[in-house]
Amino acid sequence: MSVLDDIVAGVRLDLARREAETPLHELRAMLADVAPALDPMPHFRAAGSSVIAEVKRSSPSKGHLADIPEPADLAAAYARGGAGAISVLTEERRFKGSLADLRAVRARVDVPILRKDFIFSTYQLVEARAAGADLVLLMASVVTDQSELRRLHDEAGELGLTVLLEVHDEEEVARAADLGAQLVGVNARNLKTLEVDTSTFSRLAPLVPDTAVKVAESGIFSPDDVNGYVDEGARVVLVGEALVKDGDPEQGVRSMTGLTGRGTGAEA
Ligand SMILES: O=P(O)(O)OC[C@@H](O)[C@@H](O)c1c[nH]c2ccccc12
Repeated sequence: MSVLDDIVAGVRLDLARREAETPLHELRAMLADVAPALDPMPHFRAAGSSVIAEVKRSSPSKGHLADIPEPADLAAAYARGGAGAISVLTEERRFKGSLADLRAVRARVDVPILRKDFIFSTYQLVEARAAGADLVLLMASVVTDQSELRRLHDEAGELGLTVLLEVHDEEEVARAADLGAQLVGVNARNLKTLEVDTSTFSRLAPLVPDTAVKVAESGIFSPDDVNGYVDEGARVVLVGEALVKDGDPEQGVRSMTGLTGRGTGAEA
């Protein structure tokens, strides 16, 4: 079993417990009381790099990263630093996140929020919106059936959610293009082996249609890393570890925001 299979198996068990507690129709009824989803795309399409700053306590590759007793405090710092969106890991077993973290962040910030989880069902989408999320992650490596991926992608749209479609190889990029995904994330980390290959973005980005906003994900630590990705066509970077370990996360986000690349040829 790959790491990814193992994570998804755990997510299925936790999901079954929540589904038994709160049936889908009850969750849907809650949507009436939730403010409409925020649209992150104008910020993402504006000039200069935009940061999706992540609330992440732990990961299967690195283990414990940071305690984060108050996710809302961290998120507020990200928002002050100018984050275009805030990603909240809600997977419980390996990333030590929760929907309660997402709700706490929602109560504090008015920046778009991404539910970062291993999503494969309608229930998880409705749950995301009911908790106040504006975006959801859909991973082509988790939803391997293309018609199922299309169904979830369309359903997210009907709920007002923006989809971040995550890909890691050429075949997955083709699937994202086929769906007309507007926000495509290239994960430098292979979730089957947990290895980071920083050349993944430069290899795959040219294959992503230019109508989509391209997001570089994982292993980004410095403004210089961000500038490199901007030169390769990224408008958005998704950063977790570097920011949760930064003593000044507000400044950390600010230093990565609004960058326009290394300026190759622009010096003259
Ligand atoms: O902590 P990093 O290396 O900055 O990575 C953040 C983010 O890209 C990573 O958490 C991530 C990207 N795609 C995912 C899918 C599931 C869980 C986690 C992820």
